Amino acid sequence: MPNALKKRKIAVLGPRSVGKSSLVKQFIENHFQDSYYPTIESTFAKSVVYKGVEYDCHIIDTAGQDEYSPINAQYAIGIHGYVLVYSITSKNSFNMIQIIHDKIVDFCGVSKIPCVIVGSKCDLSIQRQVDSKDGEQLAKENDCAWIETSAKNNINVGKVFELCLHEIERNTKPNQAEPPAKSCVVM
Ligand SMILES: Nc1nc2c(ncn2[C@@H]2O[C@H](COP(=O)(O)OP(=O)(O)OP(=O)(O)O)[C@@H](O)[C@H]2O)c(=O)[nH]1
Repeated sequence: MPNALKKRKIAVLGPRSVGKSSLVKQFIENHFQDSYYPTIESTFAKSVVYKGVEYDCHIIDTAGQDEYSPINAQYAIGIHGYVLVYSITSKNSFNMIQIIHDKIVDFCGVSKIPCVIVGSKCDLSIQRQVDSKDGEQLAKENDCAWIETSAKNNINVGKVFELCLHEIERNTKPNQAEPPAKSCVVM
């Protein structure tokens, strides 16, 4: 029997066209489309039961970032956890992940964020430019989770959000009832 409903806000960030919207849509709506429509921003809600606890998840699908994109305050304030997506078919997108991660950490003024690094489009292994071990290593260096997914073939899609909930809980102090949503100081 699930316990009380806990609200968790998760932001999905990454470079353009890596499959952020496809991942979120597969998770929320159980479908995949081949056509590409650049995202401005969309928020989705889904109730997820993880380890017997029901979470009311709000997932923010964001516009693709490049190295010059500033971190929008909306993606830092009130966010409990992050999903950072690169495509296994693009080394450039992988190289952006550390940059985006560090921008969030700087913006929030924290040393660490609850985060899952996702290597998307793993069905396109013939076009692979990023080794799994490099993804794993990056996650290890940043003390976060890592997984490869295919929104197209629905591989590991639900697992991404379970890992994110796990990372959020892992970053909650034992005597703290609720994890603090990341916030920042107004100067
Ligand atoms: N083969 C394959 N293609 C994918 C997968 N996920 C996404 N795509 C394709 O990649 C393209 C971009 O996907 P989107 O989900 O729109 O990417 P995005 O990261 O949300 O893009 P932005 O809105 O620009 O940030 C689309 O043509 C998708 O069909 C996948 O798992 N496998």
